[in-house]
Amino acid sequence: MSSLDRVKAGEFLSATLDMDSVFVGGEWQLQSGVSFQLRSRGVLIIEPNVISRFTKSIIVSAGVHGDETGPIELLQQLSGEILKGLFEPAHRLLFIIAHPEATLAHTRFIAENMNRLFAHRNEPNNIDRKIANTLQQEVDHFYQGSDIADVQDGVSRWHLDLHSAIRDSAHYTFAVSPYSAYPTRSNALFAFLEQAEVEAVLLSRADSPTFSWYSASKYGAQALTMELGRVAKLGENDLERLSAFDCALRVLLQHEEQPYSWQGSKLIVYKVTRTITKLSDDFNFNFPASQANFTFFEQGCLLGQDQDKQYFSLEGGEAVVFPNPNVALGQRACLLVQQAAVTAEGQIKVV
Ligand SMILES: O=C(O)CCC(=O)N[C@@H](CCC(=O)O)C(=O)O
Ligand SMILES: [Zn+2]
Repeated sequence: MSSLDRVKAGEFLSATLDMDSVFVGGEWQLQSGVSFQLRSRGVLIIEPNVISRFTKSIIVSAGVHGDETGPIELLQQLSGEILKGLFEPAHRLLFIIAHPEATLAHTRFIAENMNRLFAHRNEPNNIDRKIANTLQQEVDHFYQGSDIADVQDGVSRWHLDLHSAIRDSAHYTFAVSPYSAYPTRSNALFAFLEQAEVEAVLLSRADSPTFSWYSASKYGAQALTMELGRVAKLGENDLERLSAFDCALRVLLQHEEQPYSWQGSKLIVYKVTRTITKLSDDFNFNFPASQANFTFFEQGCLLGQDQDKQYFSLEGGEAVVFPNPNVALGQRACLLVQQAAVTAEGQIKVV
């Protein structure tokens, strides 16, 4: 069976990972009117029968880091049901299995961290850069086709970029809301997080070179990097623990209008106080590399050093997220966060 026929039969993941088959794209439609366009390896557009002013354009991407496979499995399940006509979306969808080479190699990336390659188009001199460039073009193409719903109260474009965390975490699921000059923190987005039982959200306050930032900063998308559990091998993920997320995603995709609103209850909100960048090979932390995400440090603790620079936790204390002393020079070694309160539309409340 050709890789295109395998996608048509619902096997989006295995067809994407089959590097022995030459990629063949194509367009087709189900009897229900749901149509598909396989644009490049791992890039699938799905369009509903009817486009109305309520139609959102929603990107769901997984595998930007090749070894973060739980979300890839979720995306395979959902795309399989849509491709077989068992689940009918109400919105335009762009499903992406982002980095098949890294997934096959069971690694985060091949030459460099692809989730740091979305600040601009890259010189295409390695596989990660080539894929990042392709994904930028695919996002441009997809959102530029979303003009009908463009202006409907600013929430017509969404991008959920699904990841899983490398280390232990005080929050099993959490999300990073990238900085954008556009209003990308709608009540609808917070309601979705609540519905998905995501435990926490981090509000970034500066530009970052990530995939979700690309959609938020360039297209005003309601965009999130979502951390869904822990890294595990394909086939070994405990998807049961992600069932609330899976249900909320299905509701988001299936209903023209969100059937729930933000209650402002359980979701813990953090603001990013600082991004610590690795400046030299002498960079290190004063805690083990395996330190759990959201470990809290009281004010004045020495968190790490980089040559003659020392990093102390700020007034009110700070919690550390994604600590990684082994990143490339000039890249983020960790985020530091503090709990924050938000008003409607995700604005940080100043207290
Ligand atoms: O667990 C970790 O240390 C990394 C998990 C991960 O890949 N996180 C993303 C977050 C992106 C963002 O800040 O929006 C990343 O580091 O790329
Ligand atoms: Zn990741």
